[in-house]
Amino acid sequence: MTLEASNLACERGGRELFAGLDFTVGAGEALWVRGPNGAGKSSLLRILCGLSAPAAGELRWRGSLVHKLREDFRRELLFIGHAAGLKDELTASENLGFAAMLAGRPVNWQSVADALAQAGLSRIARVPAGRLSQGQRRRVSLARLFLARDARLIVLDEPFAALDAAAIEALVATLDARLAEGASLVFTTHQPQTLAARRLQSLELDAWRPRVARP
Ligand SMILES: Nc1ncnc2c1ncn2[C@@H]1O[C@H](COP(=O)(O)OP(=O)(O)OP(=O)(O)O)[C@@H](O)[C@H]1O
Repeated sequence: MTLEASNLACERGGRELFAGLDFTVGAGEALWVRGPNGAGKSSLLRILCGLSAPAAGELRWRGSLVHKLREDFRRELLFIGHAAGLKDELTASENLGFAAMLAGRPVNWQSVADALAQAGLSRIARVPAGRLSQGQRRRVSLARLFLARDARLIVLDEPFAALDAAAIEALVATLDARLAEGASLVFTTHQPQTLAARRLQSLELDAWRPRVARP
């Protein structure tokens, strides 16, 4: 199970954000995408998920071009974007359940309740998202990790933002467990982190000279 990028390039608003990106993320491996605001981290993550097309280059998941993959890839992928993506009028539970259903995952309300419990969010399960704090909203969207236990490619944009120390620790433990089970992880964060990935690569987008290195 491998994500392979070769000579990947991205343009936004007529400007080249990066070009010539090459990297491979295998089972149990993690890629930390770094760089200043506006460097193109979120844009790269969207390309990795097949949500937008690269300006050049190729992206393959398990040997097949990502833009040609459909349902199978969606089932193997878990993407949690940097905006919590919650509907204010729906409860935490409804938000979590509907997000999983929209992503094509078969869920039932018991599994949603279990996921919220694992995320330590049972107390707020029936609270409308509009009444939650930023950190609580973040934790509700991250609870999708517990609904997508079988995700093979986990892509997280700023997952640690707005989380308190205990929530960060719990998230790191969850991600380490997924990596140990053989998932591949690509994530961005501006915060130092301590994942125990078998292989953790760091990709620095510095606008013009992207490079991959061990941190
Ligand atoms: N749909 C779009 N149309 C035009 N320009 C865009 C679009 N989306 C993003 N951009 C531009 O692309 C650049 C990179 O944006 P991106 O969100 O990928 O950066 P980032 O590295 O994730 O930044 P941050 O650390 O602030 O989250 C920015 O200059 C942004 O204005």
